[in-house]
Amino acid sequence: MNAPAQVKEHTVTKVSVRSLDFYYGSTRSLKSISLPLHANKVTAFIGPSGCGKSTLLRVLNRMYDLYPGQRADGEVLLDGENILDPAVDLNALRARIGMIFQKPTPFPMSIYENVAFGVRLYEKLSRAEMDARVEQALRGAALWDEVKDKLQSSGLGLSGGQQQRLCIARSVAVQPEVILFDEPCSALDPISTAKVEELIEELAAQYTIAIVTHNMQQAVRVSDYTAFMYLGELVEFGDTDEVFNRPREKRTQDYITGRFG
Ligand SMILES: Nc1ncnc2c1ncn2[C@@H]1O[C@H](COP(=O)(O)OP(=O)(O)OP(=O)(O)O)[C@@H](O)[C@H]1O
Repeated sequence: MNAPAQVKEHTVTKVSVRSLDFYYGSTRSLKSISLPLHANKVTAFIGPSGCGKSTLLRVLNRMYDLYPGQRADGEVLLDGENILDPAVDLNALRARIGMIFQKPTPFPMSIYENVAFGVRLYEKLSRAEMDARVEQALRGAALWDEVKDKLQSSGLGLSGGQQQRLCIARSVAVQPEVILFDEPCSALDPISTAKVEELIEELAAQYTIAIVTHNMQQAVRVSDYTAFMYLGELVEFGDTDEVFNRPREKRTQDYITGRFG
């Protein structure tokens, strides 16, 4: 009897990066990058300093548009639509693709307002609806129990780890489809890091997630797929387990075993 065919888990491509080049002035910092971000999965970007990880994230929500002299060529398809098209509405795009930065950056306002602020830019909700949205976002960011009795206190009064989860709540509140994390734990202590990592895994049930990290154990812990970049090129992309245990490329092997970087 034949062995049953292996059942492959069904994956849906949420974002498809195709032949992407990126230029800071005349310097080409991303070289013909092509890769998918699968829906409801976590994709980690690893590689030595300066290889282009943050640049790639900044392309994914058109952050570079704020800076003259920076330019992307190629395609980034979000549900099949090219978000590099100049006609794309950037406010609408940034509601669909949220970003969490290395350093927590709460606004100098109350915890409640930090979460409600972005929602007001996009939606007109009643007070009760907004209260519900704020609670839902804070619960989604695993922060509700710690702040529910002090929603009117300043967001800046929270610990670093709480501030980062507040930023995650702020992002989640506008109901994005994709969340980009740029080294979200590098300013956090180990306990806060563990909380944010756990949260990232939970968020993948609802969102498509990309995370840039220098911490290879973190990539192994949180991600389903890993992209290894080097000098602006994508060297290897695959299942995290494969990339770390059976890398196809020698450069990947050398990097993950600490021979350079
Ligand atoms: N604003 C900028 N102007 C010019 N060049 C830049 C700018 N930002 C980044 N670069 C260059 O682009 C390349 C990629 O940088 P990027 O920050 O994306 O790398 P990275 O992999 O995220 O590095 P790190 O891990 O240190 O954050 C580097 O050579 C860097 O010097």
